[in-house]
Amino acid sequence: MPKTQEPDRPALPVARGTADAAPADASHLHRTVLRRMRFVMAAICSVALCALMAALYLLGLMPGAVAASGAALILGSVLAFALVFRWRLNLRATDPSLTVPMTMVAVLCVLYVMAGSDIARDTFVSFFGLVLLFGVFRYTTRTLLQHAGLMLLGYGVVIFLHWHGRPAGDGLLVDAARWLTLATVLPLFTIVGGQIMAGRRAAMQRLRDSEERFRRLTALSSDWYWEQDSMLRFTTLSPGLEAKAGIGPARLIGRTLPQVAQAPPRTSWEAYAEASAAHLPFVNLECQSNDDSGTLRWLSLSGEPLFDPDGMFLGYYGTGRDITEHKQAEERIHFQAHHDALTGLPNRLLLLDRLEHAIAQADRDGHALWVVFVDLDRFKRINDSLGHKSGDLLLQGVAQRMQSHLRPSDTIARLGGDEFVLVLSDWPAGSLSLGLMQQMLDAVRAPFAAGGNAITISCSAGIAVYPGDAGTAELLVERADVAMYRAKEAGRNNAHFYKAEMNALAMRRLRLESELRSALEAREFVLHYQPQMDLATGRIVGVEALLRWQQARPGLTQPVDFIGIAEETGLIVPLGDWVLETACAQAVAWQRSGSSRLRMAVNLSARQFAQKGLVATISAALQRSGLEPSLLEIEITESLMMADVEQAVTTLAALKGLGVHVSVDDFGTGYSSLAYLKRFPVDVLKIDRSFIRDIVSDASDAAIVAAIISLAHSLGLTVVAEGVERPEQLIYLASCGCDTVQGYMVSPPMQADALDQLLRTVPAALPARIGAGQRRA
Ligand SMILES: Nc1nc2c(ncn2[C@@H]2O[C@H](COP(=O)(O)O[C@H]3[C@@H](O)[C@H](n4cnc5c(=O)[nH]c(N)nc54)O[C@@H]3COP(=O)(O)O)[C@@H](O)[C@H]2O)c(=O)[nH]1
Repeated sequence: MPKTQEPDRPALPVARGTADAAPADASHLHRTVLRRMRFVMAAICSVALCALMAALYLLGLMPGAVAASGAALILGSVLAFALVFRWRLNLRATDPSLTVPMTMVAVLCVLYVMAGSDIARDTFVSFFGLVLLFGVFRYTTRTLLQHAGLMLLGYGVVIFLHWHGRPAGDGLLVDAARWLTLATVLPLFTIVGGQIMAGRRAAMQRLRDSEERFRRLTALSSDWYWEQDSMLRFTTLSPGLEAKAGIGPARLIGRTLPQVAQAPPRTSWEAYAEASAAHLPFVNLECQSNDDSGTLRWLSLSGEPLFDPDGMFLGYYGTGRDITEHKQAEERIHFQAHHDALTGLPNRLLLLDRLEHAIAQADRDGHALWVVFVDLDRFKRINDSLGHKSGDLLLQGVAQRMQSHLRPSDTIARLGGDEFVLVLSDWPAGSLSLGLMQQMLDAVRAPFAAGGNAITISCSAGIAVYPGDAGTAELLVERADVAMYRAKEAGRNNAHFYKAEMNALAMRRLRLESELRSALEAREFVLHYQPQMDLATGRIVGVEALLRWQQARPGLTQPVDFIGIAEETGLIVPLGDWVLETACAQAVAWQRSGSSRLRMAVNLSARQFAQKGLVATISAALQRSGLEPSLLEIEITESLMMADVEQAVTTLAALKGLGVHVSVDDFGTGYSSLAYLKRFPVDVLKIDRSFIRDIVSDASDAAIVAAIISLAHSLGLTVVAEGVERPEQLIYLASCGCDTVQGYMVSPPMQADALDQLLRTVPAALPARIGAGQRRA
């Protein structure tokens, strides 16, 4: 592992203890260092030369004046160059290192000294060589040859001067021989030196290229480079760390990883400590560290151990990466996978996970926990009538209200649609109660402002208690769901505890649901028909089609036992279509067999009524059967119409447009407003049998029935009284002017054949039965 940088090498794109300069600054720094180095080397040579001259003078080999003036010349030129460097004048030259001028000045100085001396030429020749030698580290072959040529020329000048100063001396011949030797050797020497230089420059260039590639790669890559010493302290960090993760190297240099970062939540440094103690490589080690602005960032490091040739551990080197965004995306995905997008509440997956933890905690602490299944009452109707946006706002509001009644340790989850599950754990013993649940339900029931509407919605809740009701998370939720159904059946807007027998009921429901699905295909449904008698004439004027489920076992099932589930599961739609088709076909069949023209009343459920293609379906049934529209009567309950008045008015108007009759079923039992009644395009009011039952004994019922009949007549509607079982009821109804009656007194619902039989005998039979009844009364 490199500890220091070579002085003449371009700086690596790494920081050593301080923040790095930009790459351009690094290369500028590199050149400045080179220039200084050269100047210092030239100055050392010059000082060495002065020292040598002083020694020659002391040994008596050089005249004092020559030595002094030579030394002054050399030191003066070094000083001049120093000033040139100091004021950066060299930067204006094409060769800012000034190697060539310095060499030239050095040669001139030597020539000057030689000109004033007559001994020790070899020494001076050596100086030429020395000067050239330094040049080897800088010059090309060509420049070396030029300088060698200049030197030889200078030497030639010296010989010439000596020739004239001291002619005919032996020394001149020796000088000439030396000159010739130099003239032969120097070119060779310079060529070799130039080659060495060229090789060295090429090697340097390759190194620079490689480092430049490394620098570019690290600049492009999202990774950064790092090195650690044998004590696992950071020694080297590439600029990427600061640029990409906002962490200045000063914070890391000299420190170990655990000193500057922390292990991710719920983990430790154990694995890293083991790998680094064993000098093993590690990959994608994740940790967290604050950046310089204090923001917590995620880092991922991979490292390789570094050993010297003797196998001695030197430290680690490796790469690092800022994975904060990746981690944040991962967290977002994790959140989305575990939470409901609309409310931000935990979803089923997270609920079950939390519930399992709560169960484990309850086991440890020995306390109970509640799982509460909450379902909004009639949410679908609100969603369909006010739109999904209002429905969404409502769900968010409900979630907030429930949450405000919980403790921070509780969980509230949304399973989808209008279903929520609460996990109440860690409540003080005895503090959980049904009253508390009711308080929460009441809070939910306060009006909401959603999309400009004030909406009121209630909810039903089922409670399963751990450990009494179930031992696993799944089963607890299931049982709370069963209890919630019980709460719905018991009239909604209340909370019920799970009881073991509910499970049997729920199982029955499940079985029923799957049996219902196959019953349609197996043609197990039949229609029974109940006659409606005109009170004035005693004639059968219509029938109501009533659905029955005929199975081999248990036999005939009444609609009250399966219509609700068919409605919940949506099966009522195909089932209702079948009823419509069959009833219309039967009415036409009776007409064709010679029976009178009976009006056929068919019940519509809420789901059917909300179907977009309802009018088209009825029209198609009429066309296929050939039934006259006025002979079809659609029965819609009063509460169904009041659920969404505007929608009901539109649909009823469309039905009226077809020419069919519309009757209001169970009239008097709902929240109907008389003001609304005149807006509905209906033909018939069917008084609910709960008013008829005590009509003779209860003065209020009698008054209500009389008022309904009078009101209906004043609105131009006809009245059918349901559930007429006794003659005295019939007599009272007749006295109030009721138009039509339906009930066991006239006939119970019966199969088509039986009714056909009855119709053939009725003109005589019915008035006789009624007459007998009247007599009994
Ligand atoms: N959406 C659909 N709903 C349907 C269909 N077929 C029936 N129903 C609805 O089921 C409810 C129960 O119907 P059912 O058990 O057939 O009871 C009807 C009569 O048997 C009963 N009735 C008639 N006369 C008397 C009587 O004198 N006493 C007495 N205790 N009961 C009597 O009343 C039911 C008819 O009521 P209504 O529909 O309100 O006129 C019932 O609500 C049906 O609407 C179907 O095809 N689709």
